[in-house]
Amino acid sequence: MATICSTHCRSYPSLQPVSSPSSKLGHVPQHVTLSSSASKRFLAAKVSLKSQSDSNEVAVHTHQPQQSDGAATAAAVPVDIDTTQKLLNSELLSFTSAEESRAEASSYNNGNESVSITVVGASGDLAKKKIFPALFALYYEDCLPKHFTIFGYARSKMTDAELRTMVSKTLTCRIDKRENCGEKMDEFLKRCFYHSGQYDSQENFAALDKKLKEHENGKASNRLFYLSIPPNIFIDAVKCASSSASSGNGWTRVIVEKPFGRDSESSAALTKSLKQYLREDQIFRIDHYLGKELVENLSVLRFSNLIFEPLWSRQYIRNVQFIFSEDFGTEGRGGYFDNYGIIRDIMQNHLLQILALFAMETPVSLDAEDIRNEKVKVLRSMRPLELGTMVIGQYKSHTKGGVTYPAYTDDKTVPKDSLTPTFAAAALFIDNARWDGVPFLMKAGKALHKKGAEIRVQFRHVPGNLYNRTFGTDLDRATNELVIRVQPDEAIYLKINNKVPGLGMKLDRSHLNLHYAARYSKEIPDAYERLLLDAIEGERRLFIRSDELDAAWSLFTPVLKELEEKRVVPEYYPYGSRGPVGAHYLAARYNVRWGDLGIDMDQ
Ligand SMILES: NC(=O)C1=CN([C@@H]2O[C@H](COP(=O)(O)OP(=O)(O)OC[C@H]3O[C@@H](n4cnc5c(N)ncnc54)[C@H](OP(=O)(O)O)[C@@H]3O)[C@@H](O)[C@H]2O)C=CC1
Ligand SMILES: O=C1O[C@H](COP(=O)(O)O)[C@@H](O)[C@H](O)[C@H]1O
Repeated sequence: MATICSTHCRSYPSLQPVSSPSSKLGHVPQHVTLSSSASKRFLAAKVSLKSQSDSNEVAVHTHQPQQSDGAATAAAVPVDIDTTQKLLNSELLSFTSAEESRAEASSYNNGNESVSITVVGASGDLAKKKIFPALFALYYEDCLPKHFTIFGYARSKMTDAELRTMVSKTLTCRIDKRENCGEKMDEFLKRCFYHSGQYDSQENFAALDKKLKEHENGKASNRLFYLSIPPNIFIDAVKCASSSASSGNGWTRVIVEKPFGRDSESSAALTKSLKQYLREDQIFRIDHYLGKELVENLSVLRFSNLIFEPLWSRQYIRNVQFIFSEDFGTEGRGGYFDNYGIIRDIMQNHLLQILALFAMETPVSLDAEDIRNEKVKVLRSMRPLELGTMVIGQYKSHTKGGVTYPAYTDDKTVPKDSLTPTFAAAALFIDNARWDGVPFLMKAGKALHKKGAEIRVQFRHVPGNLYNRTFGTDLDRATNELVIRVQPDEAIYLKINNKVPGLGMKLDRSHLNLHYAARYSKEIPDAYERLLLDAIEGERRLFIRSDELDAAWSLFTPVLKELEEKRVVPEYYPYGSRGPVGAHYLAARYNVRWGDLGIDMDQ
């Protein structure tokens, strides 16, 4: 039976044994403290990694709430390691931030409730490329509720069979379970339907409602609408969906795709219009970078390892870099892109969201509101960007190896005189006690030499370093650097100095390396899978709250206006290059050298 949110498809913060090829039972934590109350949020499920050599037994401590004197009572109960393995995999250790959603999720499987997912704009690029494949992956992993139906909605005329054919072309299977993929795909496609309609037609949405009801078959209905359409028709669709096709006896949620406006004013107007038809808790503003595995891991890395948090401040960190790079241009999306540009497309949302997660104070809990409260504080402590601390660029045509790559303005949907930046670099500052004076550098560009996204944390020089002479003059090369490679080939590595083995004293740069492909055999889920599952479960942690959005726009709106009003000419860089030289000068002003995507690992 399909179960939503079973531990294999969803792991909220829980200490899970690693299913890496090299992982053996004997290597799992051998001293475990379990909470006696699994129903409490983020209860102190503490797992101590104390090894008991040669023992097939672990001590499980039921951790009681603290007594008034602050002492916790703990009773050690020996259990065998198989039991512990099961416990490690069970809900007991899963101190979830989504307790209520889980209760809600389990009710989907008792047979009385249904979930209908309507992809509005089903004929479009995002739906085909990301949404349907993510839904299939969730189905494949048994993560969708028992009674679910998927509807595609768009103006294009299509039959159910045609939608299925279209969708089937984009589906892929998980690498480790290919055997029954075809079967699963057929089962999945049978649950997909299509309804053609206008985005502003109450009548067409009412007809959709009728079809949804037939599929819900008298069960309590929960409805998720994914707005995969251009922003100018968001409000029409929300209005019609909410008044003619929302659930009468369950929840109705709407996932809204970016862009959430183009500046503070248009974003506020969009929020205001959305709130005419929806409550804030029904709106799921998606930023798919928040669903990426390594972005999710950022908080785990920082808050569950003693070694990082004490270093996470201006005292030890010299600068932080957020780098996004694509090795292709705006091919096919020039029409959309020209109205937004790279600053709105990537920096104001994806990179800024990662920055806020990176820099926030420890939240009270992993609850969505607690995390979003901390993120918004970071955003509100930041200085708005200024033209003087930015560089913008646009790619130009370039011929290499007999192939001519187009300029941005060669795109037929882009005006010939467009000044829209396809590259930008900026220095940002957080004026709070933790980060005062630390440059947070962002760089984002299309049509560059490589594809990748990384966070780089460069630490300060070791004061009075005894080995300075051995490093030569370039001390920067010898400082520690933590690299979180978000994509591709996910990895987290720390650059350290060590001695080359031998009788002499020669120093070497090495990496303490968590390379995901080597460590985990399981394929990393696509960001859209995580986010769709969260929306179904009502988990809001990875979606943007309206005050976060306001704060984010306040930082970028003044400089965006200035760029447009002054018609600032971008620095042109060849397609496939490393981007404008200006970005290096900008970094140099803060004594920073940009990290080179992927290069460290190749060394
Ligand atoms: N594609 C991507 O990689 C990403 C997209 N996004 C966002 O997701 C949303 C969807 O993106 P994407 O799929 O690329 O968009 P598309 O341009 O492919 O549009 C989706 C569908 O909307 C309908 N549509 C398009 N233009 C109009 C129009 N002017 N008036 C009415 N209907 C229209 C079309 O369906 P029909 O004609 O059948 O009604 C189309 O198939 C957008 O908000 C985009 O910004 C966000 C991140 C990445
Ligand atoms: O939101 C967007 O993201 C994509 C890049 O996403 P990724 O997951 O493939 O890294 C970008 O190409 C697009 O311009 C932007 O709108």
